[in-house]
Amino acid sequence: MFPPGTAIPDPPANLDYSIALEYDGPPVSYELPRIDPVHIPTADPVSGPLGLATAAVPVAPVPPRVAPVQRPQQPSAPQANSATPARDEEEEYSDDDGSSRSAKSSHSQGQHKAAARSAAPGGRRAQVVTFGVAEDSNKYDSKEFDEVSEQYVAVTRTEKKGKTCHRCKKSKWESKEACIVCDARYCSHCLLRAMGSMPEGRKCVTCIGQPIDESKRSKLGKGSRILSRLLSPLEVKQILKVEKECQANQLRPEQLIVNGFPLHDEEMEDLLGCQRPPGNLKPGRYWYDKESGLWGKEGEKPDRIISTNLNFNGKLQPDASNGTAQVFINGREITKIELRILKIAKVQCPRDTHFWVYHDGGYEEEGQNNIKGKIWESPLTRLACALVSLPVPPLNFDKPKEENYYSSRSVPNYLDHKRIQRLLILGSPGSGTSTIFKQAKLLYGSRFTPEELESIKLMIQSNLFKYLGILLEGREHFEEEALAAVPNHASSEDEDLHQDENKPTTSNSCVYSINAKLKKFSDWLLDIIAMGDLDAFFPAATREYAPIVDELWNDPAIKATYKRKDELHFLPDAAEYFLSRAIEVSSNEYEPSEKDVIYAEGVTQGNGLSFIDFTLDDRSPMSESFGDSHEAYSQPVNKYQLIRVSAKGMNEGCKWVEMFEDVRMVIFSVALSDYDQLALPGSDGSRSLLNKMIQSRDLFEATIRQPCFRDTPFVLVLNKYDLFEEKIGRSPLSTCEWFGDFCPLRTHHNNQSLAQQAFYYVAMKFKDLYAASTGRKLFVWQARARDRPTVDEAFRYIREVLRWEDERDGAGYCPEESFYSTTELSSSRLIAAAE
Ligand SMILES: Nc1nc2c(ncn2[C@@H]2O[C@H](COP(=O)(O)OP(=O)(O)OP(=O)(O)O)[C@@H](O)[C@H]2O)c(=O)[nH]1
Ligand SMILES: [Mg+2]
Repeated sequence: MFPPGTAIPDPPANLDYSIALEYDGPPVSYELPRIDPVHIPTADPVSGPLGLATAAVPVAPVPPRVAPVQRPQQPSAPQANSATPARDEEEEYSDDDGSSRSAKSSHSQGQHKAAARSAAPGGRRAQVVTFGVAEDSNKYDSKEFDEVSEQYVAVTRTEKKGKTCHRCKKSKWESKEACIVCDARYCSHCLLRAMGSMPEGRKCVTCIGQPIDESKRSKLGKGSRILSRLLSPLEVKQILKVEKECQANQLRPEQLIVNGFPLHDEEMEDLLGCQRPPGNLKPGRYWYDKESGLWGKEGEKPDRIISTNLNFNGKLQPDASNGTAQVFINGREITKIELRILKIAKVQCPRDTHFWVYHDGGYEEEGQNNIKGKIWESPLTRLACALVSLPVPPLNFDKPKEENYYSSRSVPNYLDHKRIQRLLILGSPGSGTSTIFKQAKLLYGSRFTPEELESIKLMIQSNLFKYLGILLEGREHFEEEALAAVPNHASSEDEDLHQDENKPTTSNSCVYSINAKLKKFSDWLLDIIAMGDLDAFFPAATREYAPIVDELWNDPAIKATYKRKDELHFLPDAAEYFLSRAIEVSSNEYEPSEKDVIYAEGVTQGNGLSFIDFTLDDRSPMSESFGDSHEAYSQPVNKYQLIRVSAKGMNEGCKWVEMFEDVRMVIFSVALSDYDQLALPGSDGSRSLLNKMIQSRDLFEATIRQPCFRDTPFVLVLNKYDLFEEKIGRSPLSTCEWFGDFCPLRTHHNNQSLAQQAFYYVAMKFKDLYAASTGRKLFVWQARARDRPTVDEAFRYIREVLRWEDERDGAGYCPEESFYSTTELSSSRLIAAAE
């Protein structure tokens, strides 16, 4: 690893390669030079005049797609043999005598082929060439191995991606970092060697200076777990910055064709420097309307309003967006959906009308010189645009250029790295981890900055539109499906609407029934929008919508169907919360309250990983309830870093865990109220629906068994106690098969005491499970994460547990035995007592 800015050292003398990238830009006007392809032997031995001896590059045999990692425990005859030719090659290629090299090379190719045949009779490419790879991992450190693998860097570009490190060929379940040019992936061990000082970001040393793989453009400058593990935050920041900003990684003007012409340098500069440059620009064909500032992909409806009066070479064509509405805006025939919006905006537009539309939405008929109104002025039109994904000019269009706050975010101060205790919070989807995270931020972290609030506001607003959009989209989707599946019902929507919902139905007719309602609802929604009766709309919408959502939520078949789109699982909250306030939320003056921030989905999502640093003030009443308050005053201030991995990130087969080897504690959150809920099945491929509590239990079990958490204490947060308490009376705990033997004492007949007993029982089940698997104690805390003080208490408890752990490690200290810290109490008490 070289410090940033250092010149890249010359590659080893024996490293020679060429790289071909497929060009998919616009056609070029000049003749392309042609070269006969060099034949790189894979399995067949090469001989004759075009063989290796005449090739300009010293070509190495192509290693198997996935180099086998051989473990010493499983020696077998063919493997032992195959290691020998590999050693030969290694020597051959360090040999300076070109001719003998090629001769030997062909020879060893022949050997490979023979070995391949014997090892893989079925015709699969055999694991033959091992390049001396690794009887044990120490081997990877040897210089010898480095040199060997480096030789193959140039010719193994097509190697199977993902699990295998491109350099050491080791196949490990750990995240890899990919080169943004050639997509070679490297493990943490090889990354810095393969990429050097990264003067252009994450590129192999050999790819520096090359244009990036366009499919990776959206990832430029985005955080990298593996880098953060290997380098200091400042170094990471620097690398990500150059990755995003360096010249070699920028889009080239000619990759953008606007109104039929490739851009020139200055045009590109104007575009990127304009008021609202298009986000996520990719190479391709676009259209631009200079008067209104509308911008879109060629053949598609407008995508964004960028800025007016940019001077590009090409002129906007009537068919730029493939419109068929027979109405024209600034010379472009608009699409049907735009026409619909014009109608909602009450713009009179008979066939063949030609309008001029200006950046603020002011419009006039061609040749009339009389502004008739502004298209996007009414909130109704704006809302309708949002629903059909059409752009509207931002109200602050004349304000200075937007800044992306994430990029201007400061890097936390890690100077005090040693004293920071890293806490990892995990849980299955919906267990409340992001709520707890946000509460912690509000409790102990810095407040949200105005920029953060602005971005959260946008997030909440876009959630709102997303929820409404789902209705419309879902409607079309299910309409098609349901009509196909239940033809008889196609004409009897009303009958279906009155079907008894409690009656078990087949999943299709159920889908149909809900779909019919959704369709009705969204038709009605569009009608009202078209009528402009916005005041009546939202209260009524909430009323109409809530029962539909409840139904969706309670019906496993629907849930499964929707889950496939991975969208509807948050609808109940959306309905209750967002719709009732949709008008307020969608207005530009809206400022999210703290409650909004806590309840909103997506605020902590980012790339699946978020963290905050905070300290916990010792002088709080809570700390006294856990023991020695004297000591508390003399303790140094504890710094913590809370890390949250999104449930989505975790679903990828626990790849992430190794990153967190050094965490001080794992906080595992479980939603108590999940005990009677069904969720999508896991990745095991079975189609049946799983109880969510069981799913959480399985995730918990898998997590505690991770070798890297062998010495890490766990705190279980049993969350959503409020919901649990509310429903325990009507929905028995034994609905969940894992809790089948729960028999509460029937001394009280109120929900509180029942919930309390049930909570203890659940806690015990987890404690027993934990003790059986690890032989250790599980610490349990109860929370209602929407209620901030309960989260505060949880963190103070967590801090106490950390202290107990420290002291136990040091001086055999054990905390006072209590329910929360002991495993002595067994769940059998609650079972036996009732019998
Ligand atoms: N009633 C109640 N709702 C809660 C509680 N904790 C969280 N929620 C809500 O439950 C929903 C899911 O909570 P999140 O914090 O987003 O859950 P998560 O663990 O981040 O799950 P994903 O977002 O799916 O990764 C949100 O709408 C929360 O507001 C609680 O204690 N009581
Ligand atoms: Mg969440």
